[in-house]
Amino acid sequence: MIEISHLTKSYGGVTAVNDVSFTVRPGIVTGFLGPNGAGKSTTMRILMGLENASSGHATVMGKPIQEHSSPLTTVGALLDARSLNPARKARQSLLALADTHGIPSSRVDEVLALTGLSGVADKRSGGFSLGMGQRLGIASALLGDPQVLVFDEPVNGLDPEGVTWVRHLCRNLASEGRTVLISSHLMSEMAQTADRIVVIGRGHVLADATVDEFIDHVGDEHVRVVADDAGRLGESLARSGADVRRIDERRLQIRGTKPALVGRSALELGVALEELVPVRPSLEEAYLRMTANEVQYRSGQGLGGPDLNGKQVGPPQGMPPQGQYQGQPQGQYQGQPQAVPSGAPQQQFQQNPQHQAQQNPQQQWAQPPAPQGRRAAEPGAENQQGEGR
Ligand SMILES: Nc1ncnc2c1ncn2[C@@H]1O[C@H](COP(=O)(O)OP(=O)(O)OP(=O)(O)O)[C@@H](O)[C@H]1O
Repeated sequence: MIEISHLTKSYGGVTAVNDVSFTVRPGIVTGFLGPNGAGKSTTMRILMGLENASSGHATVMGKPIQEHSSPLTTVGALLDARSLNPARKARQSLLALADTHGIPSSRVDEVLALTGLSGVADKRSGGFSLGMGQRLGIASALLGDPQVLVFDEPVNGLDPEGVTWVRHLCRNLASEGRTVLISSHLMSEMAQTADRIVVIGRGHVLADATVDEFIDHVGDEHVRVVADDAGRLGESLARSGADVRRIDERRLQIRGTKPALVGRSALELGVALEELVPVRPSLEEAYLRMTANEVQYRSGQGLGGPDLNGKQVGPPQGMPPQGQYQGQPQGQYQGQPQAVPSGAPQQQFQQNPQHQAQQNPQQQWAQPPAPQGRRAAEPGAENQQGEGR
């Protein structure tokens, strides 16, 4: 179990971590997500006793790491793969670590085999590729067979086979009842690896929930319809409380209702459907929606630019252009197909602050304070409308 309680860390004028609290439970994999500079590594470094907190606490199995008599057998961490002496051979580094922590040397060969490094065990780690260095860092984290694992960007530099291996490793460690905290920018990977996620932005916890809860609350789930009489269907659905946007003569986007209800309405109205598609966003899409305004380092213009993996992307789906906020009541029907500038998103979404309220003790949603110099949503403009997708 890891407990982070009201943790704050300031470096001069920079508050890297600001009153962060969350719990990482055993038996599941918890993903730690956030844009560059959000405060993930700082939190992990404080947890591992490599930095002191300005205030608050970070504990492993009930106490700070410094108070454990045998830290390496309590918690294993990969924080910086280059922290091992590059002049030493991989096996030598691990043997030295084992020796100073009272771990039998036979365990060194076990973790070398486990991480696929047996064949290069007698090579200097300074000559290792980034991926091999990551594997060696993971080997040192596993050396003490600890109950708690903390991995900061473990898949960084790994090839696809290595990424899959880390996923299986984390899932296996969790299935043995261990506590696993892992940070990554690879959202598709985190969607497959993590059971819960903690999202942090500019030092604040933005969400603490299961992956499904996160997508349900933050993602822009909707129903896409192509119908021969989209106008009549859209008006009827809006009258029953759905949020309907007419894309063109035949296409609708509908939020706030189920596909089956849309199909039933169409049947009752005698409207023929060509398409009825439930659109559920990915973890990456939901994450980009939540963190679009939390990105500290951004390339390109507006909300477009390289994503966290360096891929060129357009604006996050459903995000309005910055500074453009419009309230949008529920049950609204926008009957006229809208002229959409090319490249501009075409979508309406509602970011309901209630979604970010405490849902249950296990699930936390927070709206961080708007940073200085950035325009906050106007009072009464909580419902944001963007021309999207
Ligand atoms: N030693 C330091 N001195 C000054 N500022 C620091 C120091 N370490 C971190 N920071 C600042 O604290 C903030 C949080 O950094 P941190 O490395 O924790 O973010 P992160 O979420 O791990 O980012 P990334 O995904 O890029 O690794 C950043 O603004 C960073 O510049």
